[in-house]
Parts: sequence; C-alpha cells; structure tokens
Amino acid sequence: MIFEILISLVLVLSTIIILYLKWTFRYWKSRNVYVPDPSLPFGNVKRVLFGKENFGLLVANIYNTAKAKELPYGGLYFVFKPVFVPVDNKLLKHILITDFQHFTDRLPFVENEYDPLNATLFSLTGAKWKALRTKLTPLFTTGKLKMIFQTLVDCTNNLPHVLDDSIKQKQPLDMKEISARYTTDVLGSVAFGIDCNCLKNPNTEFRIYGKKVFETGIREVVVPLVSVVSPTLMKLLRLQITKVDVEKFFMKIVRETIDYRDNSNCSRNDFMQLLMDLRNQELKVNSSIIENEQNVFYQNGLSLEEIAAQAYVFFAAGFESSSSTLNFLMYEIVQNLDIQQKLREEVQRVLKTHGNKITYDAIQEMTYMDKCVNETMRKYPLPMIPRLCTKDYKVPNSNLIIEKGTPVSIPVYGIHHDPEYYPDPDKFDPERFSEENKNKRPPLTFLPFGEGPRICIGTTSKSNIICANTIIFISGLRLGILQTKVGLACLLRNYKFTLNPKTVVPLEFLGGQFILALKESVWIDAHKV
Ligand code: HEM
Repeated sequence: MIFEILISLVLVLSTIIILYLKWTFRYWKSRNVYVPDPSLPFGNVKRVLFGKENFGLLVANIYNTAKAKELPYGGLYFVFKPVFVPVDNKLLKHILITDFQHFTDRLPFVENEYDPLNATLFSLTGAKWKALRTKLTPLFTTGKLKMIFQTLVDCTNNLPHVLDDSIKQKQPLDMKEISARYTTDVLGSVAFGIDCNCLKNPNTEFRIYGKKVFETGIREVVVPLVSVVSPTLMKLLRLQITKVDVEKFFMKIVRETIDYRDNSNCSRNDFMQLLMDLRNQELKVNSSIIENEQNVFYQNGLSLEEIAAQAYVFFAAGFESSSSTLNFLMYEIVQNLDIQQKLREEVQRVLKTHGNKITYDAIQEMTYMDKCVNETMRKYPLPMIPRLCTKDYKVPNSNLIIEKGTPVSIPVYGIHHDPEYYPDPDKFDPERFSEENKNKRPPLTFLPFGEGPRICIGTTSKSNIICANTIIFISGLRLGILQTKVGLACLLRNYKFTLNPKTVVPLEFLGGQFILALKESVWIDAHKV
C-alpha cells in the first residue's frame, strides 16, 4: 500500500514538474522570440551540462541563426531559466552602454559574508560595485602601469632558459603550460607581490593553487548552475563559488604579505601596494548611474578581505584571458610563418632603437604586434559576456519587455566570427586591424574586453571615468595585453618557432565551459635565430 502511494506521489510530482517545464518553455515563443527547440528537463543546455558543448559557442549558434532570419534578438533556456541573446548591433549598444542602468549586474553574484574572496569587482552588484569600481579605477592609469612595467619584464627572465632547455633536450614546448606559468609569475608578482618563479619551478604552491582556481568538476558545474537558475537558493544554501582550500591559501598569502610590509616598512611597485594604500582612503562616490540606490554612497577604506578579493580577481580575471591569448597567438604564428617573420623583424628593429631593452615605449611602437594581438582576441575571445536585467526593459522598436531577473548573454564569439564584419572569419589576418579596416566596421563589433561601464578594468576606456569628482583619462596599454606583448617580444627576439606534429589541428575546445579552453595543448618547437 505504502509503495503504491509512493509511486503515485512520484508520478504526480513528475507530471507537475513536466507540465511546469513545458509551460516555462513557452516563455520565449509566447513573446515572439526565436529560440532553438528546448528539451526536457535541461532546456537548451543539456550538451553544455554534460561537457559536450561550449556555452559561448551555443550562444554563437543562436546569434547566427537569429541573424540569418534577420531577427534582432533570440533566446535560450538555461535549464528552465530564459536567457536573452541580443543580435542587432544597435540593441547591443543600448544594453551595454546607453541603457546600462537596466543591466548593471552580471551573474553569478555573491554574498560576501560567506564567500569573501568572491566579493570582487566582477561579481558585486549595484552601488557596492560602483563604489569599488570607482576606487580601483585609478590603479589602472598609464602612470601606474608604467610603474609596474619593469616587474613584467623581470618575469620574462626565465623564459630563455625554458626555451634553451627544450632545444637542448630536443623536446617540444607545451605552449599552454608555458603561457600559464609565465602569466602566473606576472600576476602573482603584480597582484600579490610574490615572486612565484613558476617558469623555473612548475610545482610551486602558487602554481598549484592557481591551477585549482580553474579546475572543473561536478561542483564547478552545479554551483554556477544554481546561481543562474535560482540566486535565492544559492543564498539559502550559502553556496560558495570559491573552493575552500583556494580561499584559505589566497587569504593566508595576502595576510602574510600585508603583515610583512607593515612590520618591515617596505613597499613594492605592485597592485598589492596600491590596494594597501587604499586601506585608509574614504571615498564619496556618486552612484547615480544605478537607479533606486542612494545617490551618494560612502565607501570606507578597503578591509583585508576586500584587498584579498581584489588581488584574487586580478589573478582570476587576468590569468585565463592573458595566458590563453599568448597561447592562441603562438599557435597562429606557427601556422602562418610569414606573419611570424614579419613580427620578429618588427620586434628586433624596434628593440634595436631602444638599446635592445624591452621598454614600455618600445612595446607601444610595435604596431604590427598590436594588430596580431587584436586578431588573436577576435578569433579567440571570451565567447560570451554575461549581464543581468536589473530593471524591466522595453526593447526599442518592439513590444518585447525583458523582465527584471532575466540573464542576458552577449554573443561575442558570434559577432567576432560574423562574415558581415569579418569576411572569411576563420582566417588569421592581422590586417583586419589596420586603421582603414577598423574604421570600416560599425562600433561594438570588437568586444574582447566587453563594453560600457562594466568593461574590463585592465583596459583603455574610450570614455572618461569620473572618480571622486576628478576626471581620470585612462589611456595607454591594457595590463593583460601588455603582459602578452612583453612575453611575445621576449620569445620572438631570439627564437623561431614551428608547429610540432603532436598538436591536434584544428584546435578543439572543451565542452561544458564558459571560456574557450583547449582540449589538447599546443606543442611547438623552438629554434635559435
Ligand atoms: C587579455 C587580457 C584580458 C581580457 C581579454 C579580459 C577580458 C575581460 C572581459 C570580457 C570582461 C567582462 C567585461 C564586460 O562584462 O563588459 C572583463 C572584466 C574584468 N576584468 Fe578583464 N580581461 C583581461 C585581463 C585582465 C587583467 C590583467 C585584469 C586585472 C588585473 C582584469 C580584471 C578584470 C576585472 C576586475 C573585471 C570586472 C570589471 C567590472 O565588472 O567592473 N582583466 N575582462
């Protein structure tokens, strides 16, 4: 009898869930929004959740199909959560810039009481985000970047040893690993003030925990899933995005560094020092950009947890993006040897006029390198940028209302591979970024750093940012690009590179990810010039 009751209960419950999902899956169709057919119970992301498809590429497919049907937008279901995908170029501008006050946040957001290391600029919301952004923006001025430039160059000191060893031992270089170790050295040094020496010793504690930040398992799929589908449940269950051992490690490092510098009265040219200097600075922030928040928001100096969180996000946000850019660029120039040769000639010629030293000004003079880096970020960007609708939004020239709480996926990969903007999009062609060609494209067709007030903080802004009543002109080279270029100049000045047959061509991306992560490494052979 009990068994029969149980079976009936399960049947009734399953029917209710199926009916609920079926009803949910009518959401976009009833609003006349194109959506690929969802399937029960995962909507459109079954293959993503089972590690078979990259989420950014799924969004790109929706962009392509909607664009082919001449539609201004499309949608998808992340399990049962409807997600909006803008396609039209003008609509993108509204969401990212003009009507930003409707889309100020991104998922997943974080409650800092039980996930302090994730209370970063990337995940904070509303006025808290605005206040912190205003506070941290001055850290990225040209002057500050010039100040830490030598630290970047020092991190390349061990690169030639790694190359010489591989030549001596006739072993190919695992470019993914080398880029990751070099980037860890740079970010460990500039964000945490630690000499990691990962290029010399790949098994340092910093590299081990740095790797853990990006390791994916079931937990790394389930927690972000809950955060997108039900932020309320995330709060109720006090789920933490950061892994506990990773949090402990980074908090310990920051505490020790701060104590050491305070007690020994020593300082360094790095972000950790700049963050420490912000400890006692009170700031009056005009948060009028965020509606329904109090107009003026007072932010106290940074606490230890806040310093740790920002150093951590500089590492987490800067690591994957910068190291993969270097990795993909090396892959492209071993496939296109004429481009490699032209790049090497530029590096050697410019360095000669700078006393054979890699200087800030020398890097800025390498214009062909700039084109190559841009073309790499076009072909291999962060494939999708998330936003969250924070206030109901009526899409211009349509009856559609994007409801508060709806996640928005900006289809960066789709745009960067759209033949209307980039003919023959799979071809690696740095000349797409000549002044003439750049001017031919509409705005918002190159989004490697995002756009609008939430654009990557390590970037140049076309607009000026108002901070504590002072206008700060952010200019010069972006930190992420700067470290990629410094690494590249060091690699190319004395070495040639060819593709090792171990590399799987064409490259394949891992499924189940939000970034373009490679399934297999890029293997290359180094030769002295
Ligand atoms: C080639 C290197 C890099 C690329 C391609 C890149 C790309 C991006 C992108 C696409 C976003 C999202 C922007 C948006 O939502 O509109 C972002 C945000 C961010 N990035 Fe970067 N990034 C790079 C390097 C760095 C570095 C080196 C740092 C730190 C030192 C950094 C810190 C951040 C932070 C803090 C945010 C969140 C900004 C906010 O919400 O206010 N990034 N980045």
